[in-house]
Amino acid sequence: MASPNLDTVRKDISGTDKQLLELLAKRRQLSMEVAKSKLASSKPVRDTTREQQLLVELIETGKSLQLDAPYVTQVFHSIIEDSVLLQQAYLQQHINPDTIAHKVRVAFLGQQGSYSHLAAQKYFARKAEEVIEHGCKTFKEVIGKVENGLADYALLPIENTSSGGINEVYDLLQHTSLHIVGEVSVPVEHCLLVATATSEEKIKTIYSHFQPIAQCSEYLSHLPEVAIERTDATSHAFEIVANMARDDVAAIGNADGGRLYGLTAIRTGLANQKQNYSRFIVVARKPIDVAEQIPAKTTFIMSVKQRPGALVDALIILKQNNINMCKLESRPIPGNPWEEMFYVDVESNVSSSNLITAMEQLNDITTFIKILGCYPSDDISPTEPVVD
Ligand SMILES: C=C(O[C@@H]1C=C(C(=O)O)C=C[C@H]1O)C(=O)O
Repeated sequence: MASPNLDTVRKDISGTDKQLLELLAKRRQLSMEVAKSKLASSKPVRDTTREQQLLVELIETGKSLQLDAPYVTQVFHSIIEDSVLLQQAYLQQHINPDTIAHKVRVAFLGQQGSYSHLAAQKYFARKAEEVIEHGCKTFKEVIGKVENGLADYALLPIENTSSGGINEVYDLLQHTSLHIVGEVSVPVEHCLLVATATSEEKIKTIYSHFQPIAQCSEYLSHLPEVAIERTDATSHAFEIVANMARDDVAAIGNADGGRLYGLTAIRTGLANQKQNYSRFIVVARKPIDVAEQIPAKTTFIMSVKQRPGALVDALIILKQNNINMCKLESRPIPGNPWEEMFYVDVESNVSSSNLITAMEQLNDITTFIKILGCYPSDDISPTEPVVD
């Protein structure tokens, strides 16, 4: 039997891929129609019962086409996530018409390829056609760009699953007039990146930002002879290693980011936690409204009286109003030794009646309270199909 002609088969694959893209674009259009109907009916964007039915049907159909269930599930989780995010973006633009912009100016730490840059690309993918990037050297500069009107949004990392809360950002939030308008989580896959052919044993100096160094502390503890040099951002480390072009220096950062500087990964998975994620917040000069049909989060800061049980009393108010707290951080208040500012994230919309009541009650028992923002929750956890 004659073997298939490679060029012919590749042509067929390219044609099939184009059809897949056309179908994905058509599905997006249908999803937008659903969004319009939900806007009129006020139904929630997410319908996990419908998603479950859909996945069960798709797995059945997949089987008859020799497509295995994990593959079908993985592909459709990604398609449904896109559809939900698209609908959310549509409803958000509808209730915040002044945020609709063709071009947005975004400030973040580092340059192309930094984790903040990747987070900015992910966050604005469905929200703006063009992102004008303002790479900065410090978090202070990132915030300053928006405060001074030189950028519309700033992206700031707030926590990481390996190294915890990012104190510098929490402290800056205490004093800024900006508001949190969004959040985005990105997988942070740290790699050892080099400019020339070399091996891990030859590396004498590693360049990276303070955060990846902290998140890879276990890996680095096995390399006591290697000098660690801190840089302003991972993209800065890529630049240094690319310019040196030596076989005894390496950078730690994201493989895709490093590739932009001509670097290759010689080792992957360096973070202490296998599931290494960073959550970024997006801040702007004006607060936004969050549509009722979208799961919202609200972040506020408060300080409480110095007396036994003062924090417990505050948290009980959240419980009594049936509000779920998903994060609590404390940071020192500059100038007031041993006093703490608490950062609280709740799964609730700031305009919901229970959060309005809770805020009024908290106002009476706290010494300071300020809402930093209400924004759509980034958590689109995949729906699992129920298989009998
Ligand atoms: C498209 C819809 O909205 C959301 C997205 C879905 C999808 O892309 O298939 C399914 C259910 C909803 O979570 C819908 O409600 O039908």
